[in-house]
Amino acid sequence: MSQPRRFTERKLVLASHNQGKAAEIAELLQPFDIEVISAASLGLPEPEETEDSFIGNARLKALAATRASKLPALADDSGLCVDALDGAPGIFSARWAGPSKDFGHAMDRVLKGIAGKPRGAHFVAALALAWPDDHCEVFEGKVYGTLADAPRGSRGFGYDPIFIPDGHAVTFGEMDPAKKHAMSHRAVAFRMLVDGCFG
Ligand SMILES: O=c1nc[nH]c2c1ncn2[C@H]1C[C@H](O)[C@@H](COP(=O)(O)OP(=O)(O)OP(=O)(O)O)O1
Ligand SMILES: [Mg+2]
Repeated sequence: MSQPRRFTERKLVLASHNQGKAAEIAELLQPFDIEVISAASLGLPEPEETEDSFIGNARLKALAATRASKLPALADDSGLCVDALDGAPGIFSARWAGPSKDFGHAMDRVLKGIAGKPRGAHFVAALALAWPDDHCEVFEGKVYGTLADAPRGSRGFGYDPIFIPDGHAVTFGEMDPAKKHAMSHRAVAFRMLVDGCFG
């Protein structure tokens, strides 16, 4: 396999319309001397996520943003995969919350769906970095855990209040954000991106 392309530019577009996620990625990018431009500030549209994998959708979002902005673009496609639901909501994690982004409802649907069943789950994040010539590098990270009986904590975003990472007693919603950022699916994918493209 060939080596990933190095990122030697000074600027990139953060191709996410999710505030919580964009804040986490901006924080992960903090140690690098990169000007981060939000998709919202450029008025970029939110592409329809038509692929059937995290990697496919991450690629699609990064390529849409780099084509529209003519700048390198970083996109994230992520979600919660629940063992007892055969991997659902998976790539449909955002869609389970509906247009009003009601994650209380989405978490309730997950917890009702696994009542009396095993509580294993994992988060997946695919990070795609694309350049204006359509070259794209993608990295995928995971974190394993179990689901709480009810949502706990108001930190983080999305499904964080029901996810307890293995080896810990608190949910991502209760955890110090710096601790989540050191161990999350997104942090794992980001370390691979740094090793591959920023090293
Ligand atoms: O660390 C996380 N903690 C809690 N929940 C999470 C996390 N990571 C992904 N998730 C859930 C919620 C999110 O809404 C969905 C991703 O869906 P996904 O399509 O990748 O993102 P999105 O539609 O919210 O924003 P965008 O596509 O513009 O980046 O999975
Ligand atoms: Mg999305």
